[in-house]
Amino acid sequence: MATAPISLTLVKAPSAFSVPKSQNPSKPRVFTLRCSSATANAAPDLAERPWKTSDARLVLEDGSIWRAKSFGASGTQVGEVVFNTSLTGYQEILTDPSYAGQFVLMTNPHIGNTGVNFDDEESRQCFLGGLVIRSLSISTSNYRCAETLGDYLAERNIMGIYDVDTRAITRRLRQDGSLIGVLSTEETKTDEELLEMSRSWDIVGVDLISGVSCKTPHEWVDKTNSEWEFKNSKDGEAFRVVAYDFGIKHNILRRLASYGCKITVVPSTWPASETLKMKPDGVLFSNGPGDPSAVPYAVETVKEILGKVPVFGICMGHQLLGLALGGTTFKMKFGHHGGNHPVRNLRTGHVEISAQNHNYAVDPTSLPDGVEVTHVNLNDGSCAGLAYPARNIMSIQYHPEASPGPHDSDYAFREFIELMKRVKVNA
Ligand SMILES: NC(=O)CC[C@H](N)C(=O)O
Repeated sequence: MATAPISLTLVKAPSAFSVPKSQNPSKPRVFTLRCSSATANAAPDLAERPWKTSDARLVLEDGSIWRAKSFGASGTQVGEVVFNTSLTGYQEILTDPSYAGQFVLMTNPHIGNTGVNFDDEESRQCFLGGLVIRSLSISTSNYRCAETLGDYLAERNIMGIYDVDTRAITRRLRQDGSLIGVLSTEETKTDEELLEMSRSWDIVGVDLISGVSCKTPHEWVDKTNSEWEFKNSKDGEAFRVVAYDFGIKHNILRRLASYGCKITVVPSTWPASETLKMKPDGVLFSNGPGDPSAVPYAVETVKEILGKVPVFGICMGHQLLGLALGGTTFKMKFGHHGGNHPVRNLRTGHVEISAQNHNYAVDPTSLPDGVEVTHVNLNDGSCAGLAYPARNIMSIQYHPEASPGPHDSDYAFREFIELMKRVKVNA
């Protein structure tokens, strides 16, 4: 039977912006992207429709309910919803361990068109809570493609939803701040139950690092391929680096290896004394999920290492350094997630476009004298980099390894090499 042409009708979307989070309406409100028949008397029998109908809900803690279609795994999952403004690179985003406990909503509406491949994994598994997208590509085409995004998520037991108004949700997150949500494909659960679940869960103060870190130390040798050589000068000398895995992205390790480092990756709980016994030329504190103030054991480790060998902190590593130096961190309204964040390097005056993924930031006014703010995020003026030259410390709040994202900040790895070299020469 021929199917009637359809038109997309946005239902109630404008009013979606007018319910502030603070009102917490007790009565859930439903928003949906509805397919309606263009010719009133030619609506096909529901059972014969060739397209999938809504079978999932995203219930946000502010009482809004977003009807959607599911792909990947089914079930019920709670998490914090954050929006990511990268145009592509969804596989690297899905495998970035820093997204543990979060649902990633992609603002780019068209996702899945290049499938997934064997090369773009940034960690051993997907740790995020789920994926929220506007439109799931109906075809997959790329020379590296090994399988579809839907199959990939299903195999890894990760929930995804599509045909949801990602623009309306993003505007809500921008206006009201990050929101906890529950994704569910279970019809037996009522809206009220899911709302209650979202309101009784929190991500603040939770140690998410221990769930993503490796369990035993291991050597890392894999490098990035020749396309990644950006004419950054390199030494023939190999520096020994201990890399703390708070949820480390593989491309951080690949870039360090490409710069000639001999790397030992250690778990988040690896004692500082053991690290110092290994006599490294430098220590890297990696990115990682969640609230930096919820992992005091990691701050203690950082404190014990500071000043003894050169250190480089990336994202969570930068935040832990800020805390170890006596500063404080705070939760941002909706954080920075995407591959298009302008950062000014205050030492050179250059602006770099950076890849970012964080919800917390270091308060620069809380830091002791001698600590220098080296980078500033130009979107909101937040602290994006620190240095404490007297103690051979450098850190950035964003991602020099990109993956996905622009490569402007790759020079940070070279600066770490130069720092290790200076200290070694003067030892
Ligand atoms: N990418 C990261 O290391 C994230 C750091 C921290 N979990 C935050 O959200 O701010």
